[in-house]
Amino acid sequence: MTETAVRVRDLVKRYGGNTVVDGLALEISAGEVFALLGPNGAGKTTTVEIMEGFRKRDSGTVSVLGEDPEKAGRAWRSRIGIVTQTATDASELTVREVVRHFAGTYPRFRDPEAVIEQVGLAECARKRVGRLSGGQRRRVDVALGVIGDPDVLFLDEPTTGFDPEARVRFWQLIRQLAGEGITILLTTHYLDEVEALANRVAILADGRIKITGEPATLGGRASAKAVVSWRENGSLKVEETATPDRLVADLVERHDGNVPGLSVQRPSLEDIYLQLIDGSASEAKIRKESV
Ligand SMILES: Nc1ncnc2c1ncn2[C@@H]1O[C@H](COP(=O)(O)OP(=O)(O)OP(=O)(O)O)[C@@H](O)[C@H]1O
Repeated sequence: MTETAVRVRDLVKRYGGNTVVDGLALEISAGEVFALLGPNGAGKTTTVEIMEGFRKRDSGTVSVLGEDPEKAGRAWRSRIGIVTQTATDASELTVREVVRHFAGTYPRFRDPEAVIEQVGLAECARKRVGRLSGGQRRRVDVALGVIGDPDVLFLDEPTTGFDPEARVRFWQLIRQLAGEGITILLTTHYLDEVEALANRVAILADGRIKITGEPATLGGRASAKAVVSWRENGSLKVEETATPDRLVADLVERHDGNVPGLSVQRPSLEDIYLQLIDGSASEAKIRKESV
């Protein structure tokens, strides 16, 4: 049986009279990379901070590694790694000094030199953190997130502001950590990041989970009708079909193995995401209008 690392039921959080998390439920298995996706203000950070024990909920149950984060003590905290949206301070200390210092605050920790190497900062180990680029400083954040050898790692929008190459390198690092068995909860606005990293994704809007599933099959993507297009007699042909394999096989035969401009498209994760977000925006509008 797979162990559950995070379990949230009926979670509600209000700020003043404003309900920002509204009956949220989710479950993350040990060793999973789970992505939480949603528009600005959907309640992602609030939810994650409740799981981290940094915010109090109004109602519902939350269990992370078998304990309630609101009540859990230091031993539990040392098993949790956190990379928040706000980067490490522009410290006067060097990368090596900061990582070693944080290692000393945990009962169990990873080898600081190995962690510095793993996050790709070996060449910057003697640089002051304040002199690093934004992307390099984010790597320091991740180093500090994993130095205590956590069982669960929370990553809140970890690659915001990265250039494309830095993102791809960062993804390799996350895959490596996932390969070591760390359970990872990732919030992000990047759909390609979800496809590259997550075993499962949940879309959050208006404080609720709208859908959960594997990125490749979310919302019936994999079995939805496909749009097949190709060029024939100088014009573009487009056909929507539930059996694209058959149509492509026919086309290949008809065109002697070479179909000009052939393309097969199924709904992207972005299509599914936008459909759900638009749907919930209209729902909210209807609710507001009917009040
Ligand atoms: N301390 C607070 N006091 C009052 N309202 C807050 C507080 N923190 C967050 N909110 C509000 O709660 C809602 C959810 O915010 P939250 O930061 O959880 O969203 P998010 O999904 O993480 O957004 P983003 O993608 O922009 O980071 C927003 O409307 C926000 O303005």
